[in-house]
Parts: sequence; C-alpha cells; structure tokens
Amino acid sequence: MKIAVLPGDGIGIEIVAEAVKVLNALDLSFEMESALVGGAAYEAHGHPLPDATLNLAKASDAILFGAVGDWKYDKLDRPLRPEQAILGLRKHLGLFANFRPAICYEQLVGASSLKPELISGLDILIIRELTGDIYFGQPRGRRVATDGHFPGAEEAFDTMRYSRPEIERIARVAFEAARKRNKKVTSVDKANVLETFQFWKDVVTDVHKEYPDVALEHMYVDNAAMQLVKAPKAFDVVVTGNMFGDILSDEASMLTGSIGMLPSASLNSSGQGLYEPSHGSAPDIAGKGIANPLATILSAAMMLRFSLNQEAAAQRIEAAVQKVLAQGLRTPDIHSEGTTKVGTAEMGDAVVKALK
Ligand SMILES: NC(=O)c1ccc[n+]([C@@H]2O[C@H](COP(=O)([O-])OP(=O)(O)OC[C@H]3O[C@@H](n4cnc5c(N)ncnc54)[C@H](O)[C@@H]3O)[C@@H](O)[C@H]2O)c1
Ligand SMILES: CC(C)[C@H](C(=O)O)[C@@H](O)C(=O)O
Ligand SMILES: [Mg+2]
Repeated sequence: MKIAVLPGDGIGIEIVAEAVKVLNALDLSFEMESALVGGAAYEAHGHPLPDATLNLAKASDAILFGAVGDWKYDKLDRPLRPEQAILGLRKHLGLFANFRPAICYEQLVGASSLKPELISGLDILIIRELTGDIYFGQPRGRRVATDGHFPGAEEAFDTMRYSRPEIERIARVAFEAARKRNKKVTSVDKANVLETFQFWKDVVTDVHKEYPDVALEHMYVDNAAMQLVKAPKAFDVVVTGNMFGDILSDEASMLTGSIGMLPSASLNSSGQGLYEPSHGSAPDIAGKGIANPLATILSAAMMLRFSLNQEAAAQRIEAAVQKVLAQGLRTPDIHSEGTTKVGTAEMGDAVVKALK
C-alpha cells in the first residue's frame, strides 16, 4: 500500500505532519512518499502540480493532502496559481465524489456558534460533486462584450454545466450512502433559476426510482443555507454540485465547532481517494503552530477506511480524537473556558498517545 503525502502550503505543512505522526504510530505496513504541491511546487519547479507529483499521486493507493494557496500568488496567471494543483488532482484522477461529514462531537457542543440543542448529536454527510459544474465548464475567460447591459465593456464569463452521467453517478453515491445511514437524501439545487440545476433535479429524481427505500427531498440552495443553521439535524445526506457543495460545507463546518474539525474524502470510481481537510492553507495563522490538525487526522482515518481497507485502524484514530477532546485538549479555534489550550504538535502527540 502506497500513500502519496502532499502537504502543500501554509498550515498544510503543519497539520499533515501530525497526521503522518498518527499514521506512523499505527504499526501498519504502508509506504509513504512526499512531494511538493501548490505554491511550494511553483517556487521549486515553476508549476503548482509538477508531473512528478501528479505521477506519484496516480501511482499511489491514496493521497494525503494538506492545503494549497497563499495571497501572494493571487496575481499569477490562473494555470500557475496553487489552487490549480488540487483542481488538477481532482480532474486527472477523476475524484468526482467528495464526502464531507459534519459531526459534532459531544465535547465540542459548546465550541459552535450555534445553540447547543441545535447541534448536539449532529451527524450529517455532505456529498459534493467534485469534477464538474462551473468549476470546470468551458468556455470561460475575459472579452469585450458584444451584447448585454454594457456592449463594448470588458466582461468575464464561466460556464456552468452537468451531463446526465455525471449527475447519475453522484446521485447513486448519495443514495447508497443514505442506505447505510438514516435513508434520507436532500438534493440541493437552484432549479428555479438555472437550467443546469433543473436538469440536476430531474436526473436525481430519475435515479431515485432505483432507491425506493430512501426518501428524497429537493431544496433550493438559498433555503438549504438557511435550514443548515436553523435545523441542521433535519438533514441526513445532502447531495449537491461542486460550487454549492463548496459553500455549504464551509457553513456546515461551524456546526461542528470549527472548520478545523471537518475532514473530507474525494473518491474516484476505482476506490482511489484523496484525503484532505475541508479548509485551506490559512495564511493568517500559518507558521504559528496553532492550527487544528484534527480535520487532517480524521481525513487520514477516512483514508484507512475507504482506500486502504483498514476499518479497525480508522476507528482507533476516531476514538483517540474523541479521547483527547474528552481530556479537554483544545487548539485555539475550539478553545472555551475550562479547557486546556494546546498547539498543533501537542494535539497530534496527544492523539498518538490516546491510540489504543
Ligand atoms: N483544498 C485546499 O487546498 C484549499 C481549500 C480552501 C482554501 N484554500 C486556499 O487557502 C487560502 C486561504 O483561504 P481562506 O482564508 O479563504 O480559507 P481557509 O480555510 O484557509 O481559512 C479560513 C479561516 O479559517 C481558519 N482555519 C482554517 N483552517 C484552520 C485550522 N485547521 N485550524 C484553525 N483555524 C483554521 C483560518 O485561520 C481562517 O481564519 C487561499 O489561497 C485559498 O484558495 C485551499
Ligand atoms: C481551493 C479551492 C480550489 C477548493 C474548492 O473550491 O474546491 C477549496 O475551497 C475546497 O473546498 O477544497
Ligand atoms: Mg472550500
């Protein structure tokens, strides 16, 4: 079993180091090989996703990814920007199914900005389509407008698109996941305005015929954003497109206490996966040793479960995370009165110690 370790930029480097520490403590036999990605790869090789990094990812059973990006690269031509590395990996490896579970651990009920009764016991799963939508649609670019409100003016445009097979496969992933949970899927769209999402809704409705044991509801994305903070426990599995899923999963992260708690798995049709926290490189706190490594450590647990067939080891990590939270250890993002503030490395060490 081979794991490609791609820490990336900013806090990516700090949090992946903790996840690697935890993986090494499991005494399992897998090979880990690291490579540069994002801004770090751009600095060293002139490209955010060098061939060597992409080839390592392709040749591995799983990829452990940190985060990419920094404000200082925002003026680069788009193909050279660090974010193109994660988009390129998703595209080249066909990682279309993104699982972002929002679970509120009992010990962190007080860390959320929401009332405890709203989030206590929360366990929802956002399934985000990851290789289509306005993120990848062509054409896109800048030009001089020939029509619209201001003919002759500079304008920019992107293309939102989804094909039937793309929607069918992510809908099946969502219905299958719901079958193993509370048997309810909420498909989030904007069918009242966008043709792409009327089509999304129609195709999800068609696929639902194969899953009569699972309840399906449709919800507009604006209402979903509101319902997520009004009554989050009413959701079970949420399935949505690439852009809405990006936004709703960051919103859902605050239901768990912090964006530093939300792991993710991005899978392709052959079970190969990329595992990363849902957050970014957090340049505002990078290098300070205070980032929460738990989303990345929990992503490593998802990697053991989904790509490496090591369910027992995945559960060991998840239990250890709960144990350190029960011990009252908190990075600053989840710290509250009466708990002990620790840094990134101390948190990782505590998880290692808590592994049974
Ligand atoms: N998959 C990825 O690599 C990925 C994901 C999101 C954003 N980004 C990139 O990251 C850079 C920063 O973006 P942003 O600031 O909008 O989003 P961000 O997720 O990096 O940070 C948002 C806020 O959350 C905090 N935060 C994030 N992770 C944390 C953690 N583990 N512990 C404690 N606090 C944490 C940050 O300090 C910041 O205040 C940008 O270049 C962006 O493109 C990359
Ligand atoms: C960095 C960016 C390309 C990425 C996305 O928009 O998918 C990030 O926000 C995420 O959620 O993984
Ligand atoms: Mg995002």
